[in-house]
Amino acid sequence: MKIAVVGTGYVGLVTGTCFAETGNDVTCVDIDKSKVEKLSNGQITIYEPGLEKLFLRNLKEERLRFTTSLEEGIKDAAIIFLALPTPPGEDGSADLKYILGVADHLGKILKDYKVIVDKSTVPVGTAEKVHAAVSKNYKGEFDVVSNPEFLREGVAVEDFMKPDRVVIGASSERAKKVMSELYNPFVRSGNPIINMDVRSAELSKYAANSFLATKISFMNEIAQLCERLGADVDMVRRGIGSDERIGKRFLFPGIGYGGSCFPKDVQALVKSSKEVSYDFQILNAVMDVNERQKLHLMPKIKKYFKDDLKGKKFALWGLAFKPNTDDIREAPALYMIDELTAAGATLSVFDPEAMPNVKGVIGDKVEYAENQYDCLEGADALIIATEWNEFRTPNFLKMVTALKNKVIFDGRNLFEGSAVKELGFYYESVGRAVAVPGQK
Ligand SMILES: NC(=O)C1=CN([C@@H]2O[C@H](COP(=O)(O)OP(=O)(O)OC[C@H]3O[C@@H](n4cnc5c(N)ncnc54)[C@H](O)[C@@H]3O)[C@@H](O)[C@H]2O)C=CC1
Ligand SMILES: O=C(O)[C@H]1O[C@H](OP(=O)(O)OP(=O)(O)OC[C@H]2O[C@@H](n3ccc(=O)[nH]c3=O)[C@H](O)[C@@H]2O)[C@H](O)[C@@H](O)[C@@H]1O
Repeated sequence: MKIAVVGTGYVGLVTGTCFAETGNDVTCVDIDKSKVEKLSNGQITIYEPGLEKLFLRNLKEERLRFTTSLEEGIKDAAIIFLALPTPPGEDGSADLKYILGVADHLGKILKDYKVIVDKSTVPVGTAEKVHAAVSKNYKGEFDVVSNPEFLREGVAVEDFMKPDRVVIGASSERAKKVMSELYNPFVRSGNPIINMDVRSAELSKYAANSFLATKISFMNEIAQLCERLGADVDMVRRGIGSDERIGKRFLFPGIGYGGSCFPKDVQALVKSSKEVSYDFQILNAVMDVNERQKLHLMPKIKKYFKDDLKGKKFALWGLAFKPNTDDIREAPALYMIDELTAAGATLSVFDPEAMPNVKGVIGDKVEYAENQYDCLEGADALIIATEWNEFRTPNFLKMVTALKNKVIFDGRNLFEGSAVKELGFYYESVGRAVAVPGQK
């Protein structure tokens, strides 16, 4: 099938590559000339495990192409995916200017029937707005479908190729048939295509992200309680997660959720609710808890250093908003950097992938280390903000030699308190007892 993907960012590139991998002929369109040039020359523009191999194969076998011209991109396509940004506007609602701008342009260049698919995360009613924008100038037949994307960064290829489900909101049988044909190779493993009306499909995406964010904020509150009541959140997590109704996943407390989606999508659903005179109380609390959680380690650090952080040097492991990505959008680590530098401390930081992106945003506000051990040289304490695998089983002897003080503030609960205490570390984490060397 011939497919156009408009917007070649994270979702667009994964969508285009995976559809090419299943034998479709894909043209990706982006207004960013340098991105299109790089991609056309075989240079991948995002870090995503497993994607580059598929991308290069499909580029070489000419099932995947890139262009800046919308007209050229959609010429023979049966389906046009819109994988465009929907950033928060000033009031927190999703800004639809990219989607509606392209819809307007499509209206001027469509010549025959197409299925236009909202792949971006968009509020309920957007498909109708897209339909209206296209119809202004195009009087022929077309359909607008909602097909929200549920992939996670870091495991995006796996999520796309083997989805838990594919949600399709289509209002015509013709569009439903085209979409089912396209997605058939992905759902053979037994995971379903769930057909529904367009509005329900649009809301399913916000409901999914908001529910997951709620799970995380709930566990962060349980972690707060654990610290005050002398319980261990790891035990509580296991105690509740084995109940299938609750589930084991997404119960990990930490220093808050970040990334390009949870913060913006929870906020956008609250805003959409307000527009229909509904106060979504739980989600307001989810956002408040997350704001507080991002700085959960700060009072612990201040207390340890008796409120005097001036001139202290901190090592920071992890900058990306989560492991296996170079994405730093809404990363909790950036909030920690702001707080610590404002208090007069200096930082040496290390992240396996995200350092160039951080440097692009904050420049030389911090020192960028060559590796995780150089990062510790002469530091008064180590702070952990992202749970990269290489941080989980470090060489503790090297750490002891490099650090000035054997002190760790761990925002992702990577280590067993008792194990690091035996090595002489003072260790604070989230929702667990403080491990102090020499104390039972
Ligand atoms: N990043 C993620 O993991 C996920 C994102 N989403 C949703 O997918 C949508 C896209 O997100 P990302 O891929 O992260 O965005 P992104 O910001 O990485 O990429 C968007 C791309 O669209 C391009 N673009 C902007 N205007 C354009 C135009 N007029 N014509 C052609 N291209 C244009 C930009 O140059 C950029 O390359 C958002 O609604 C997001 O909420 C959904 C699931 C997962
Ligand atoms: O709409 C989107 O863009 C995507 O948003 C999330 O995916 P993503 O943002 O890539 O990352 P997640 O793995 O969900 O993690 C989000 C944040 O929650 C945090 N988190 C996650 C799980 C957990 O138990 N605890 C926790 O604090 C992570 O550290 C991270 O900061 C959803 O998981 C995807 O299904 C969705 O498609």
